[in-house]
Amino acid sequence: MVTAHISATPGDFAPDVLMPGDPRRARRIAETILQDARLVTDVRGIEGYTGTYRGEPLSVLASGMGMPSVTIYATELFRCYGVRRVVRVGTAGGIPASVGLRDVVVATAAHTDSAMSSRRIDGVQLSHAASFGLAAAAVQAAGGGSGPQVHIGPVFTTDHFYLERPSLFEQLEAHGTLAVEMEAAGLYATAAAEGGHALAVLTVSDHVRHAEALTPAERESDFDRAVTIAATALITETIS
Ligand SMILES: O=P(O)(O)O[C@H]1O[C@H](CO)[C@@H](O)[C@H]1O
Ligand SMILES: O=c1cc[nH]c(=O)[nH]1
Repeated sequence: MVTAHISATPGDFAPDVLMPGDPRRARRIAETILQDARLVTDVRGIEGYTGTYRGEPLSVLASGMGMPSVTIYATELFRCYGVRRVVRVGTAGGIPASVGLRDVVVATAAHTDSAMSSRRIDGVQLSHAASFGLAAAAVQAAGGGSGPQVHIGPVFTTDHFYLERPSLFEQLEAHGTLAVEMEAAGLYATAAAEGGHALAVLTVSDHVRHAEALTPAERESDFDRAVTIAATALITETIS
């Protein structure tokens, strides 16, 4: 069986998937943390790999950018490939000054301006929340480690990467929002709709208040802490 966007067969994917936006980051994660990684799909250049991490089966699949793209891949994984848990390992823009470049954000919830969300259930504004067990396991995995600071709280998922809206970010900050990115709300909504579990662990690559930012190469490589937290959360959280 293949789906419209994934060319694997059932059993090619592990029940747990790490999901960066960038296909090159997916390959790098497979090369650096998976044992015996094999390529299981590359439709449209969206690469997926399956191997093991600390002895447990684990897959990596890129999501591409934005809510429509992550919703396609997450739906096919949960619905057709037996996947139970997806943890996004992406980049994000920091919103408050306290969230610095290279810090990590565990996204417990995701606000969104995307029409995709309002169209799921007519007349209802859904709450897009991370799976509690995964978030708790990630917070535990983050504790005590050295390296970048880890922040825990809501993020903002937007359809626009380039949009000058300083007052929007001021209001989001006033509501405790830590970072901006483009997929978490779509992933959380899809997990809820498909009976799966999801979380986003984000590396801060830009900041809405200043021009300092990671280079494209750093966006591909400087996310080891987030990947370790995400993979450890998958190993330590037990689901029935
Ligand atoms: O680095 P990734 O995981 O792609 O995430 C962020 O980077 C992209 C924008 O540059 C968007 O997909 C955004 O969510
Ligand atoms: O969506 C994103 C990702 C990284 N940085 C941003 O400012 N926005």
